[in-house]
Amino acid sequence: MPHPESTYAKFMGTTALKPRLLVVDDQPINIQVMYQIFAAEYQVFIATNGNQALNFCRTTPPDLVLLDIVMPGMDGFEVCAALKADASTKNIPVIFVTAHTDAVQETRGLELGAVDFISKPVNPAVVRARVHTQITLKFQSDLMRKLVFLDGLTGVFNRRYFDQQLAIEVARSARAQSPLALIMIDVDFFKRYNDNYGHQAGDDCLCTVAQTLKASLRRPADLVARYGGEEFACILPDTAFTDAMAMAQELEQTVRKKAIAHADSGAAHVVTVSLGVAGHSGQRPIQAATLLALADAQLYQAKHAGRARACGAELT
Ligand SMILES: Nc1nc2c(ncn2[C@@H]2O[C@H](COP(=O)(O)OP(=O)(O)OP(=O)(O)O)[C@@H](O)[C@H]2O)c(=O)[nH]1
Repeated sequence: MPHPESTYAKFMGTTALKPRLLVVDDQPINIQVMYQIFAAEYQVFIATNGNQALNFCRTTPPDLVLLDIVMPGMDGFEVCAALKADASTKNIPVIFVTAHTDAVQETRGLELGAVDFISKPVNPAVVRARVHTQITLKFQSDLMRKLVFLDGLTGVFNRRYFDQQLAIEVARSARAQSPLALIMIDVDFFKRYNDNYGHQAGDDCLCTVAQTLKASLRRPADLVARYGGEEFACILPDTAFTDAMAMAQELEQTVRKKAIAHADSGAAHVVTVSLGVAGHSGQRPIQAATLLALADAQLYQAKHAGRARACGAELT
């Protein structure tokens, strides 16, 4: 059986990070048993009640949750239902681990969206094999989802993924009262570039710009998508407006430094981008459309102020 780390690396195209497992149980002895079974191959995280588990999943989603049913306060069924009801956590597989299995409980758990049921006391080899199977399936479906959401030309996320993620991040920002920033990016005088160098060169230019933007984002939660034509968009969760402005200026410089010749550009002799930044403190709920409209308006300002620059504003 292939090692979960190599499975992860293969499916996600990343360096060999260990898959992330969340164990939710209120009994220290059970936590200890699970830790011993999985610590060598997985990053094991612990939650001792339902609320902790939900917070963990919403802020730093694991690859799989091993969930006890009987816990004080919120029980495992309620936790599973809450995970499946939230767009940001619904794809995390849940395996119930419980001492009291019967057909009624098992059916209820599976109907709530759990992928498997394991009885306590657990057999280490069985639980390891079942978790490994589910992790493999999770990575395969992550990959499928990723392919559906990639832009065919540039390889960055497409508009569909962007819209979905923006809705998720706007909701997360409202819930956590955390800042959120959006950057709209448009290649300057791109029609002239196509006219001058041809459509194929135009395509190559878009790929270079997209990959340059992608490589410049440092945090795992940041994303860049092709918004349409020669326009890109970045979502920067948990990022204050001033930091987003600094990032936009850095993106402008990084694209400029690629030094892609653009003899006919009115802004420089190389390909440049204009950027519109919209910041939100997270102190009150907003609509994704409001943030988009502000970023768009700021992009318009940047174009009219001479292009090859970033303009920004923060929602108050
Ligand atoms: N090569 C190529 N060109 C594209 C693609 N998508 C959009 N374009 C071109 O991008 C150009 C965008 O032109 P405009 O919207 O007039 O903007 P611009 O010339 O960049 O001017 P400003 O945005 O005002 O700086 C159009 O000529 C489109 O045909 C693509 O996938 N490949």
